[in-house]
Amino acid sequence: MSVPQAFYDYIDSHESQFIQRLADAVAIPSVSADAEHRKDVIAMGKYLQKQLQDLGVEVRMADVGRQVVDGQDLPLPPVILGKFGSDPKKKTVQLYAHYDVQPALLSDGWNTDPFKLTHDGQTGRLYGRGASDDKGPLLGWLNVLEAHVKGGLELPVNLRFCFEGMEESGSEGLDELIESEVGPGKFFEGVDCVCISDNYWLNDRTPCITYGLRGITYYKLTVSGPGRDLHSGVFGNMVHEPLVDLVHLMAKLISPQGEILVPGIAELVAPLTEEERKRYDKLDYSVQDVESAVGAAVARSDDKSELLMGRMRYPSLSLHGIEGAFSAPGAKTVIPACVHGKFSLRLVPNLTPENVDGLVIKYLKDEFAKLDSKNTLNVESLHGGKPWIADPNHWNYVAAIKATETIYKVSPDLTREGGSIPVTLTFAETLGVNVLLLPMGRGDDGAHSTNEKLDKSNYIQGTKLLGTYLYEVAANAT
Ligand SMILES: C[C@H](N)C(=O)N[C@@H](Cc1c[nH]cn1)C(=O)O
Ligand SMILES: [Zn+2]
Ligand SMILES: [Zn+2]
Repeated sequence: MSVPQAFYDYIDSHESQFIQRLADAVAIPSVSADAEHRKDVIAMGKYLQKQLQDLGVEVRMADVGRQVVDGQDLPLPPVILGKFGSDPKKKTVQLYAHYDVQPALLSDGWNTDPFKLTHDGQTGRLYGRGASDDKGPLLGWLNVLEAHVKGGLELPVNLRFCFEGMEESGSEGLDELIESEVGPGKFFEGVDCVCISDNYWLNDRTPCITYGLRGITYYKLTVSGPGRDLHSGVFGNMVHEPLVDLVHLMAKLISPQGEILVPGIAELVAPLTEEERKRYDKLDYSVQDVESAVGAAVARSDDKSELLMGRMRYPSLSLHGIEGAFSAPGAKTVIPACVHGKFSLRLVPNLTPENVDGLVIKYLKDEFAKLDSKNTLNVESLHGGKPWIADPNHWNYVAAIKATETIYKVSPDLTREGGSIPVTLTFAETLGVNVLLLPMGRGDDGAHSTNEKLDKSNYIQGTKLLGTYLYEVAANAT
């Protein structure tokens, strides 16, 4: 079945309604990391439930339990499981996306309200938290479905939806749900392949298809000592200061040149072959791309392949922040009594949270002992996920490559992504099918950053790409 022109015409003639759909979704501040916003994440789930039901999807809102965050007992947002079509002659495509977003405050440096979609008519950019990660791509699937249902077109495949509200905070409860729904008569029965749209092109011009992700392991270090915050003029130079200990420890994790200082990690990384290195040389990327995406000339190397390997095939360690330290404007002369340092490691084959956590925790404890401090240290691993790599020669990838060529008239780059989507490996291992990442947005979208955006053309062409991919699955699957 070839793609009907009526599908593309429907998308073009409903552009403004689709942008409004994105605006409605961005307006719900579904920040999973913030207990105060948990009700908004749940509201976002209900909004999607109604949208899907209105389009004829059989929806189940799966309860995945509760979670304790900083002493608060909170409900986890539901995982939305949806079914559309059960024709045994058609392939069944499992779609995954997430409806939660990263935190965003105007005061972080946004030029516009992060939860009000702002269309810059000159550049065609749609600014708002979640526009690219991951509300735009999620709604792309609804747009595709609407074009078929309301346009009177038959979908070439059966669809299964799995939309979660905790991806940015460790995907709590999702693995267990998936594992419990595999088998005869269960939700995932009959799935032939998985498609996830939750990543980005390498640059701002060449589409890509992604066959690998890094894993992650995220830590919280707590240093405490005094029973309360202290006056630095009264107690400075009299007591061991928790923030001094913490800053010393965090500086022991990584060098300014990016070298991970935890012993044993580098030795675990799969060795680079000459053949693999050539793959990075071929990708359409430059130092200029990284510098324009980050907004400054701060690239660590002037060799594009070194930069790409740093993101795709080597681990990285990033320091994220310190909770409990004085951070307001002004000059408060305080010695904070208890501080929490946050950092994470991105994992590549053969690193897993299981074989890395022990190395990190032992190293931090040994380094803390060397400080000879009377404060106490606690190290916690908050969440983790393994790295994932798929077979890019599978028909699922052939379908995505053909669809990209149809929409963008170029061959996509085949990439590995530096970010993490822990459920990817769970789908691959528990369903035993090929998993594909088909991005909608560009490398300069600013996911997780200030002024996140999705180009209108990527939203509209991306919606066409997702739909075209379904037709190519129907044509290429074996
Ligand atoms: C790649 C995906 N769009 C994404 O942003 N994933 C997050 C997942 C995560 C893990 N811990 C917190 N968030 C990421 O890679 O940071
Ligand atoms: Zn994200
Ligand atoms: Zn995402």
